[in-house]
Amino acid sequence: MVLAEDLAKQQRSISVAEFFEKNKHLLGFDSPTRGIITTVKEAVDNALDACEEAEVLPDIFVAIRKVGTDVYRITVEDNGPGIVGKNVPYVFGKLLYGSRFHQIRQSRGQQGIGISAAVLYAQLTTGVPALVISRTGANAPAHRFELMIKTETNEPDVLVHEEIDWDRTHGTRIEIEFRSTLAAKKRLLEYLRYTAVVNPHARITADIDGELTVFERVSSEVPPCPKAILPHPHGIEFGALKRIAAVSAEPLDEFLVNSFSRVGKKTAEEMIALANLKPRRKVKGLEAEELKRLLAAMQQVKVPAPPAQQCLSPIGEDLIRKGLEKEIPLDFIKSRTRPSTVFSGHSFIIEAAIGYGGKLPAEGSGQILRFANRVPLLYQQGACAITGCVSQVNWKAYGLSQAGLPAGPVLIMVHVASTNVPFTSESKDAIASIPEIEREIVLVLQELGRELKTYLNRRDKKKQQDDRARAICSIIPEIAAKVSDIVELPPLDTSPIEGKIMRKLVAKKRTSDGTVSIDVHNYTAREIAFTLYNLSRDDAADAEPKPDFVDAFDGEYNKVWKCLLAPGTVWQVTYSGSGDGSIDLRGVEENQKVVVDLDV
Ligand SMILES: Nc1ncnc2c1ncn2[C@@H]1O[C@H](COP(=O)(O)OP(=O)(O)OP(=O)(O)O)[C@@H](O)[C@H]1O
Repeated sequence: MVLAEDLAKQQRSISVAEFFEKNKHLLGFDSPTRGIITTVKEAVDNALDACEEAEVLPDIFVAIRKVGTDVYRITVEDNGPGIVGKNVPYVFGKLLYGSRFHQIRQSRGQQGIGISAAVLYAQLTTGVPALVISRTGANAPAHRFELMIKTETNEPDVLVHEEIDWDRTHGTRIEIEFRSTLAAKKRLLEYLRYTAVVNPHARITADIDGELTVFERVSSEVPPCPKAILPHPHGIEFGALKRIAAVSAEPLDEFLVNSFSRVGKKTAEEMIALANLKPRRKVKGLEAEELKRLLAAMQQVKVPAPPAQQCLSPIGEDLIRKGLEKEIPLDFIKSRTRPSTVFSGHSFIIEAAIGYGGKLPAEGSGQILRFANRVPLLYQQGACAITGCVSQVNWKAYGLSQAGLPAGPVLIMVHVASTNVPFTSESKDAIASIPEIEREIVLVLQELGRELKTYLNRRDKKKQQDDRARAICSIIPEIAAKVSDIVELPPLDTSPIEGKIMRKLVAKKRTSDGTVSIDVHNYTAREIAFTLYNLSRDDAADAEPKPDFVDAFDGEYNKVWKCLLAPGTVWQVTYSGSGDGSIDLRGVEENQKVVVDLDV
């Protein structure tokens, strides 16, 4: 039998760095492929957080370059406020060191582990130190560090520290090298694309192995940085109450008002009376039993919800729509931002969107996009409360087929914004099943489902009308020919009649700048040509003599169409099977030939 003394010889404390070196999967470094995504994610999240705090429009550069067999260098550079020189080694070289852990407000980072875990992973796989450059302003020098983490002590190991010239006045650049593959390139671009969707004010430029992709911003407004708030009396636990009480010099009534959000004098008095304590008792001297009574009273007394406007930063319905439309062509999209709610004293807001049609795949399950505090969640979809809620909704009632998840060309986006997102683990992949959050998600999805149903019904009705119109159009020329036979007159030109019917059939959008766009996927070439003809007549409403429709088709209907706008003005529309289906008719002058590519 092993003696306690023998065991004692082996017993020693474990540093947090040692722990995470062994349990890398807990932080999202389970495989080298995933390691690249997690590193980029941690660095980009930090860059966005820092820009938000400094209230600057983020301009983030991400590069991944192969620098040796299986070795990739990951670079992320931001235009944020920078990090003061003396703190750089701790930010990147010490796990559980950060600025957000103790703050109650929405932020991407929470734990102070993310970027230092990437440094740890890099030194584990290549032994190459991380390179960091940071500058805090035009009057400050740029600091350049090469550093690692002393795993046994979880302390930074600075190999090089120098002041250098850097062309940025403020910002941070990190370069990390580790052994990996670029197998996850598609997923990485997906992460950046969806990050751009939920951060519409950010510009992200990615150079992945020489291939440049720019995710341009759709908004130039910096979202206000969420402000930290005091803890809510309904969200505090015994240990935390004991800790803050132990360092307070205040009497109970003042302590409650000054240490908790939404507690005024009256509410404090009510709590103290309910706990059967004296208002002027110093909280520091309270016994454990008294603190327990106080806690129970704090949770029993009704207190308004925490001030969500201050501490949360929802994206907003308009920007969600714009962000999604920019990245994914859709026929229909609706978004909703729910009012703020609370779980265990933590504020949260659910935002969601539903998209349909466009370029979404018609077969298989719909696409689910999950986000938490403006960060896309890419892994563990099945374990996430968002997915659970999506499956829980009866999508058949809203016109979709369903096998657990809704099926068909549908996209569902859900964003959980909270002062404390309840993740299932430190790798922040999935949201835990919290009934209050799930209830809000289901409600917003049902609301959007109803909108989708209205759209689908309308679409089906229009399709019926369109089919009828098409049937009529197809027999009009025959009827005209028969009639001209009977009355022995030259054949009648039926195109204006057909044109009138098509005009209703083909849905067109015309923006204020004059761009006409027709979703050419839904119509035949003949229908599009007739519509163009009608548009040309609209545009020439004041022209005299009235425009004529000449030589509309080349006989095959899908090669060349010509529309005569006014005498001498020819618009020629050529089908070449490419382009985005937009037809720009601005600035067309007389005698000018316009050639448009239609993606049919
Ligand atoms: N690019 C940056 N610009 C300015 N400050 C930064 C930057 N990157 C990191 N920081 C600072 O370093 C701290 C630690 O970052 P780290 O990624 O380790 O943790 P975090 O983002 O706070 O939390 P999490 O572990 O949940 O990601 C941050 O809290 C922030 O104060």
